[in-house]
Amino acid sequence: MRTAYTADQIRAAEHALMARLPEGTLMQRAAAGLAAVCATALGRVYGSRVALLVGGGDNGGDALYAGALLARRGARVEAVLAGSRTHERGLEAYLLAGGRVAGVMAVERADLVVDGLVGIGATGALREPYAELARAANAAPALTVAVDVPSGVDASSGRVAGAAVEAQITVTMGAPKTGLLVDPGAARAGAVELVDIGLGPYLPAPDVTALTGADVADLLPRPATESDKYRRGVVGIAAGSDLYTGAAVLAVGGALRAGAGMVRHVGQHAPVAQVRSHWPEAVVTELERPSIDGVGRVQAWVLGPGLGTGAWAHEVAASVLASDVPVLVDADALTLVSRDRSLLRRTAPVLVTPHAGELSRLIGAGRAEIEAGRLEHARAAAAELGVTVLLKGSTTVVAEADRPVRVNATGTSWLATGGTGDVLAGVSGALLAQGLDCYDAASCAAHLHGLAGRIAADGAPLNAADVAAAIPEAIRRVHDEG
Ligand SMILES: NC(=O)C1=CN([C@@H]2O[C@H](COP(=O)(O)OP(=O)(O)OC[C@H]3O[C@@H](n4cnc5c(N)ncnc54)[C@H](O)[C@@H]3O)[C@@H](O)[C@H]2O)[C@@H](O)CC1
Ligand SMILES: Nc1ncnc2c1ncn2[C@@H]1O[C@H](COP(=O)(O)OP(=O)(O)O)[C@@H](O)[C@H]1O
Ligand SMILES: [K+]
Repeated sequence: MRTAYTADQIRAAEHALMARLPEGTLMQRAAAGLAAVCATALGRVYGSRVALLVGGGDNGGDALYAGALLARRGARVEAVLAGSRTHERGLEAYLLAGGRVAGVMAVERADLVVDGLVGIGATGALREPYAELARAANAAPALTVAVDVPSGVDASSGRVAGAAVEAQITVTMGAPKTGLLVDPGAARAGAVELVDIGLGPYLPAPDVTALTGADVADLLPRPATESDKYRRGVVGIAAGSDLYTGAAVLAVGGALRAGAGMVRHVGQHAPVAQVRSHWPEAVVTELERPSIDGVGRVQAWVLGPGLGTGAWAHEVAASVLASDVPVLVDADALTLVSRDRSLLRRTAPVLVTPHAGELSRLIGAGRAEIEAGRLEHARAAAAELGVTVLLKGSTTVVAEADRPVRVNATGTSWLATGGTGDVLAGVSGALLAQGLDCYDAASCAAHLHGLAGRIAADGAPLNAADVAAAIPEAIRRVHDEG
């Protein structure tokens, strides 16, 4: 399990650790780790040009001490001092090692830029001249290494409020910060390298976690010798309409590939006919009236892809949500639920799987605001609606009350194409039917779906059916890791 922490959590742990160590020890450890990563990135330190962007706090101090170490190894290091003050002892050590102070031109001629403007002490958008220096670093040809977090990225949330450094590498001290795992911040961090400064024993329960392949392998059910299709779990899929048939085909495909014992599809005439011809394995029921009464027993329902949003769809949704098994609410069913919240009044679990636009309708926040603050909005929606929320997008976020948010970054932007969300709904539903709770089903499904996207894309466009077809290979890969 990967873990990450807010700035406040890190600060508290640092205070506890610092109380037991001679002053300055942690910064020395941080700077040594930072210099080592810079040296590896440079390949040859002697004769290379390094520019330090130095803010007024300890983040700047880290950069100066690391700059001193690089200068002693023969690098030509130039520091741009951005703050109204500068870390005093760091600057002394830096100048003593042969480092120089320079203007912004240093950034343009550097092989490597070290971003030590701000770290976990930052508040709000970067102010000038920090913002201008961040833009200069982004425009320069040099490799950029961020200290602790890319300046301009909020360490606790991943928010980016204005200019922000786009790093190729982020050297983070003590423990990963939440903002390095969640977009838009994660996209600015590049490869994250952790420097162990001894914080481990002082860290609290994490703010967010991310499953590794091995974690997913541990959670995934495997058929036992005595398994049969019913014991493995039957997933019901209420999807598609005479207008939209493809969504049902894709959701059923995702569910079949993710290990359901059986997939039962219910819907109108056209989607049922499509599902029947695509997937002879699925058991289909054409609904004569908008109700699932009399359709066989299932262990979980997927509700919504392509279902439509009219009166017929509303009745189907009410009927599915009146059942006593977990229900995944996706796509059109999210629209129905946002119009009529009373549909969610039930005792069995609910997993909702919106993208930012759908979440915006559900909780009444703006779409851009949700994209900017994915964590807080997913958390707020989970609390407000009393459900598990899987928020789709460039980093998928799974939130449930009283549990750390799980984030997933296995995906690829090639997944941003029509129908991949329907596949995700099918995969998640199959895992629910196999007995995983909403939180585990959603986070395992997001991991496998992202990985399947990478396998299917392999650097070129994919279509949603390819993603479903790659789910078994994704499952094999997580088992190899486990
Ligand atoms: N506390 C510790 O023991 C350790 C701290 N470390 C480093 O120290 C950093 C935290 O240092 P600080 O608490 O001094 O804080 P920072 O260095 O992150 O930021 C504080 C400074 O930035 C300015 N500032 C804040 N927001 C700004 C904005 N939006 N625009 C422009 N300027 C802004 C403040 O006025 C202040 O001068 C960590 O990120 C890490 O790099 C590491 O050396 C490890 C040990
Ligand atoms: N930029 C991106 N990077 C990674 N994954 C993405 C990105 N954009 C979308 N996705 C993923 O692609 C899928 C799209 O789902 P959705 O928006 O419901 O599309 P549709 O309704 O067409 O199926 C989700 O799993 C989402 O997380
Ligand atoms: K920084």
